[in-house]
Amino acid sequence: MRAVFPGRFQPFHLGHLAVIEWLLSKYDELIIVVGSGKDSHTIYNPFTAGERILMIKKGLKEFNVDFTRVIFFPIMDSFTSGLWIRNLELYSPKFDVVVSGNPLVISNAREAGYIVDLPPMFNREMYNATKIRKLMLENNESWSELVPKSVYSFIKEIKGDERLRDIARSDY
Ligand SMILES: Nc1ncnc2c1ncn2[C@@H]1O[C@H](COP(=O)(O)OP(=O)(O)OP(=O)(O)O)[C@@H](O)[C@H]1O
Ligand SMILES: NC(=O)c1ccc[n+]([C@@H]2O[C@H](COP(=O)(O)O)[C@@H](O)[C@H]2O)c1
Repeated sequence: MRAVFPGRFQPFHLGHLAVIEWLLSKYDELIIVVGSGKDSHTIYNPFTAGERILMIKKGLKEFNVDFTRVIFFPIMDSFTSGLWIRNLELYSPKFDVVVSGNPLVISNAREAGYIVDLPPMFNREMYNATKIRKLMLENNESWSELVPKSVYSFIKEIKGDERLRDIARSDY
C-alpha cells in the first residue's frame, strides 16, 4: 500500500520524524508532500519548498532512515479544498491512504473517498512547528532540541532563524 503524508514542515521536527518512521514500518511506499509549496519568507511559512525537502532528507539520513521507499514533491495551495485534493492527485502517483492529523486534510480526503490514517501524536506539546517558530522569533536557542541536529545546522547555515526575525520586523 502507498500512503501520502502532506505537511508544511515549517520546519521539519522530531514529531514529523517519528510519524515517518511509523509510516515506513506500516506501508510499502510513502509520499511526502510538501504543502503550501509556493510559500516562503512569511512568519507562517518561512522556508522554501526545496529547503523543506532538504531538511526532511537530512533528518532522515541522520536517523538512518532508508528513504528509498519515499517520494518527495511540493504542491501549491488551491482556491478551494476540493480542488486541493484533486490537484494532489494530478501531481502524484496513485495512493491508497492519506495520513494526517490536520482536520481540514482529513475532511478533504474522506470526502474524496480516501481511507484516512491518523498518526499517533508524538509529544505534540513539544514537537510542533508553531512552537519552534515562536522560539526562533524570541531568539531562544532551545528549539535546537526539537529538531534533528542536521536540521538545526542547516537552518543556522541558511540563517533561517534570522530570516524569520527579519520578516517579523515592523517598518524601519
Ligand atoms: N508531534 C507530532 N506527532 C504526530 N504528528 C504530528 C506531530 N506534529 C505534526 N504532526 C502532523 O504532521 C503533519 C504535518 O504537520 P505540520 O507540518 O503542520 O506540523 P505542525 O507541527 O503541526 O506545524 P504548525 O504548528 O506550523 O501547523 C500534520 O498531519 C500534523 O498533524
Ligand atoms: N485549500 C487548500 O489549498 C488546502 C486544503 C487542505 C490542505 N491544504 C494544504 O495542505 C497542507 C497541510 O499541511 P499541514 O497539516 O502542515 O497544515 C498545507 O500546506 C495546507 O495549506 C491546502
